[in-house]
Order: sequence, then structure tokens, then C-alpha cells
Amino acid sequence: MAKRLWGLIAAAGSGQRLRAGTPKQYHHLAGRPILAWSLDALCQVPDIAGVMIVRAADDALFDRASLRRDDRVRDCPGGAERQDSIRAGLAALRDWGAAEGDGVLVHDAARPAVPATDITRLIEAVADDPDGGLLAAPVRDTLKRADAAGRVADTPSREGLWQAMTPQLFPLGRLQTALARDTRVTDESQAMEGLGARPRLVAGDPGNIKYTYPEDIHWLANAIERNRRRAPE
Ligand SMILES: Nc1ccn([C@@H]2O[C@H](COP(=O)(O)OP(=O)(O)OP(=O)(O)O)[C@@H](O)[C@H]2O)c(=O)n1
Ligand SMILES: C[C@](O)(CO)[C@H](O)COP(=O)(O)O
Repeated sequence: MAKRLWGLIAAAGSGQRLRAGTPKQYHHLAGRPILAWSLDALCQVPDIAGVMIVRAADDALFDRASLRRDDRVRDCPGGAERQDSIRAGLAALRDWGAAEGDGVLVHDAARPAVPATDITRLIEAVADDPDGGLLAAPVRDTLKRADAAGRVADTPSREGLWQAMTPQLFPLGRLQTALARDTRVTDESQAMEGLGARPRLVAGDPGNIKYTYPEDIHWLANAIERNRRRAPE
């Protein structure tokens, strides 16, 4: 069977930094839940075999959320940390029939404004690369490291520094092996790097931000509107 491409949406977080009652993946953006935008971003990928939404085990909002429901979308419970949720989602994809050599696009539910064109460029750049790759943006600003007193400790060089985004695209079996190691990682690329992989950085739209703090919703609304204007008629 030809290699297939799957999607995995990390949507099992609790949004602590947002300090809001409702988990941020269910906050509304341009009239729809944040999760609906992120789900549609993966479902619009041509020939995607299926998308696994990884939700909190006790998520009481998921069933009521107005999300795309069809035979290409399934869901499973996540775990305490993001990497536990990714592990759970990968196992659920294997149970669904995904093969070790298939590709998996891992995407944060909290990144609803990823342009479809960026996902296409990521797939074209790394679909056959065993080390995979990720959308990212070169660091634009001078960086400062803070000391305990909130003062500048030093100015690390920003030479060659990028901010990781999602989707990140990796061979499913290799990513499972990478995440089986007992090391704390904050993205799938870091797990793959632990195997010695050197994932490809694919420049993405800086508007593909992660909804982390309350003020981010305004930037995301602008990004959604910009994507809408750019979309082919
Ligand atoms: N145990 C977890 C933690 C996070 N995520 C998901 O990973 C993405 C990025 O994580 P983050 O922005 O940190 O979300 P939260 O963990 O919800 O936010 P916070 O760290 O502020 O609690 C989000 O879509 C979140 O739902 C997940 O699937 N499982
Ligand atoms: C995966 C990620 O969005 C890449 O920048 C980021 O690492 C998620 O981190 P978080 O602390 O779980 O938001």
C-alpha cells in the first residue's frame, strides 16, 4: 500500500496560562471554536487519510462543539503533558490502521490560523524525508535572557534561531520510537532530534501563532481574516 498521510490534533490541554474557565480550544474565533479552525486546516489537506483529535479524557465540551464530523475524523483521550497526548494519538492512529512508514502531521489545536499554503509547502518539502520537518519562523527580534530580578542577564545570539510552530511532519513509527524515550520534550522535533534526526525547517507565516495568552485572540482574528482574503475564490 502506498504511504499515506495522517493528521493528529493536540487538543487535550487545559490552558493554564490563559486563566480562563473554558479550555482555549473551545474559545470562539471569527464565530467558530478554535478547534474547528485547526481541524479544518488538516482536513483540507488533499488525500489526508484521517485526523485524530486528542482531547482531554474528561473533556465535557468536545461532543457539543460544532466540529466537522465525518468518517475521516476520530478522537481519543490525551494525557497529562502534551507529549503524552501525542503518544496517545499516535497509538490511536496505529489502531485505526496507520502504518509505521506513513507520515503524520502533528498540529496544535491552539494554532487555528495556519495557512493551507504553509501546510502544502511543509508536505512538499519533507513528505519523503526520514528526518521530517516543521513549520517555523526565524527569530526577528533581539533576545534577552532574564535574571531572577527581572533584569537582563545577557543577550544570546539570535543567529540561526527559529521559533518552532506546527504542523510538524514525521514518519509515524519513527516518531513513536522517539517519544517512547523517557525525556521531556516540548515538540515532536525535539523528540526526533533525540534520535539524531535533523528535521528540516520550513519557513511559515508568522501569523500562525499559538493561542497562549488572552491578547493573542486579536492577532489570530487578523490572521484568520488575512487567510480568508488570500484563499482562492
Ligand atoms: N496535556 C496536553 C497539553 C497540551 N496539549 C495541546 O498542545 C497544544 C499546545 O499546548 P499549550 O499551548 O501549552 O496548551 P495548554 O497546555 O492548554 O496551555 P497551558 O500550557 O497554558 O496550560 C494545545 O493545543 C493543547 O491543547 C495537549 O494536547 N495535551
Ligand atoms: C509544539 C509547539 O507549539 C512548538 O512551538 C510548542 O512547543 C508547544 O509548547 P506548549 O508549552 O505545549 O504550548
